[in-house]
Amino acid sequence: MIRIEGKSICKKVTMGKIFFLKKEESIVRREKVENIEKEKKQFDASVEEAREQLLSLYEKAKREVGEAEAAIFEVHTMMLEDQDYKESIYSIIENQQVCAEFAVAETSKNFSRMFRDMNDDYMKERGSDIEDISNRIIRILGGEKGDEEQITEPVIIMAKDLAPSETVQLNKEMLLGFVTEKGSVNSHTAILARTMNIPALINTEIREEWHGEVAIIDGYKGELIINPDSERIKKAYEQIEEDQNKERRLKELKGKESITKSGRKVNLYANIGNVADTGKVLQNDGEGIGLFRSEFLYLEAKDFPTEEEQFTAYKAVAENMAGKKVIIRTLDIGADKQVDYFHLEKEENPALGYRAIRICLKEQEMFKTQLRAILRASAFGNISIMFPMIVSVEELRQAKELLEEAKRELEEGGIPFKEIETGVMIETPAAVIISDELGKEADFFSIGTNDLTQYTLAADRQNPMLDESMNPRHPAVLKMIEMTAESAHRNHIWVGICGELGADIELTETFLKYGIDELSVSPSRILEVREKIRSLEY
Ligand SMILES: C=C(OP(=O)(O)O)C(=O)O
Repeated sequence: MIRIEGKSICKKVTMGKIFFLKKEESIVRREKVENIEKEKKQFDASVEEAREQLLSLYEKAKREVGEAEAAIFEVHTMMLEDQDYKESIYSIIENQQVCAEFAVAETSKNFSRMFRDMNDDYMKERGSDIEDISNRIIRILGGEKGDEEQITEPVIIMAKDLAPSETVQLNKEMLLGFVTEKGSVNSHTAILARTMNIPALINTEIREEWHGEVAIIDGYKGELIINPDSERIKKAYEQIEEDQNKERRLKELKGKESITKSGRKVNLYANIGNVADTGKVLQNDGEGIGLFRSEFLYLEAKDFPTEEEQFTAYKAVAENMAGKKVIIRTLDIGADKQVDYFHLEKEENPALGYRAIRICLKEQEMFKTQLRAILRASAFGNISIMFPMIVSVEELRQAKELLEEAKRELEEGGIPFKEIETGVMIETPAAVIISDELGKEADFFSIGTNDLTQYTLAADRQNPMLDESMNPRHPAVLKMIEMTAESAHRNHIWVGICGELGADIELTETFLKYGIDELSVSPSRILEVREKIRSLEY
């Protein structure tokens, strides 16, 4: 039995086999072949198998994250059928008398270089698609399966690091938990683990030799136990049972109000990153969606999602929530949420850099595409919008002006939409200090305590060395929340918290004292927070 410490993301216990996720590319050797026809036939067969894999990936993605996000697998299928691609591979096999794997790898290199040299962002991105499909074919030819495709039972994923985009693509049904060497407790990967309600450890030693070993993640103690002895297995089962009992107890609160003993009502909403998450919100009886991190639509895609694709996603969320409030935060890309096709320059201090509303106010056509999609979806439910990373009244005015332009464009096209509430995310000290002025021009405030903590305490939320300093309970952060609530109420608008701190039940009473009207938390935390609210006299 080996015991290793890590930083826990979610207080739960799980037990299962480790699956070590390698992310290196496979090495392809240049092997001479005699039988050219056999090699070509093998290539044809691998294309067939790749087509089947892509079809099932398309179905899975459609089920889990929606049609728009699944479309990329259709694009890959079309690329597989491209005649030039096939002819290039055939010709390398014939002329150089080499194995199919090598011919595919060479063609992939040539074609992706050609795409990347093109003077068109869309075409440049096709370079990665070519590499993607070629790697799939090479794996099939070599008899290997893709890392993820090898997972046939629920496992604990072990990896050096997981980017937010990789985490969203993991098959949730096969995921018991994950362990990574890197990461910080405030990163978006950690937030995703909490949304999915799965035990996860970061900053933990990992070893490939542990692949296949049985392990326990103890999210209470922040421990990974490899090859646990019978005593630890017994304890793990007991804790898993206790966790299940707690879940059962909390389930009794479904359908009940989030109201204190003395009758103070709090709107208890949930944070989501994609359409599929609305299922978790409804399962946990969320009263609305307080934060739809719309940038995850961009993270999951291989290219800018179109207005139609975004509209489909926002409409689906609005319809699933059947008239309950859905607050969509406009694109908050940058910092740890990087997307290749944005081609953002590498920055020294990305959290203090070109991100969120700053990008949107520069890339106005891209921003208006999103605004039109949100407005169009508003006709199908109860949608509000909020802008991230606002530091001045001018920024808010510019964003609202672009929203008005988007409305005019829709009106001209005779496309219906509703008038929607427009809110500001309060996540910088600047926004707190000018919250009285912002409050005159916004319909609500939503406090993003994750960023507010990082900017107030000058502590990078991505830096694991600063996990201790990144203390959202710091008196300066609490004071910022109180100031924001006072400004909101002076301006007769409502105020909520959508950062992770909103789920800290040790602070629920304090938030009520400050006058917080809404708490938006990970779907898995809704019932726990409701239990706390209902236990308070306040
Ligand atoms: C909700 C927030 O936004 P995100 O964590 O997505 O940056 C926050 O900063 O508190």
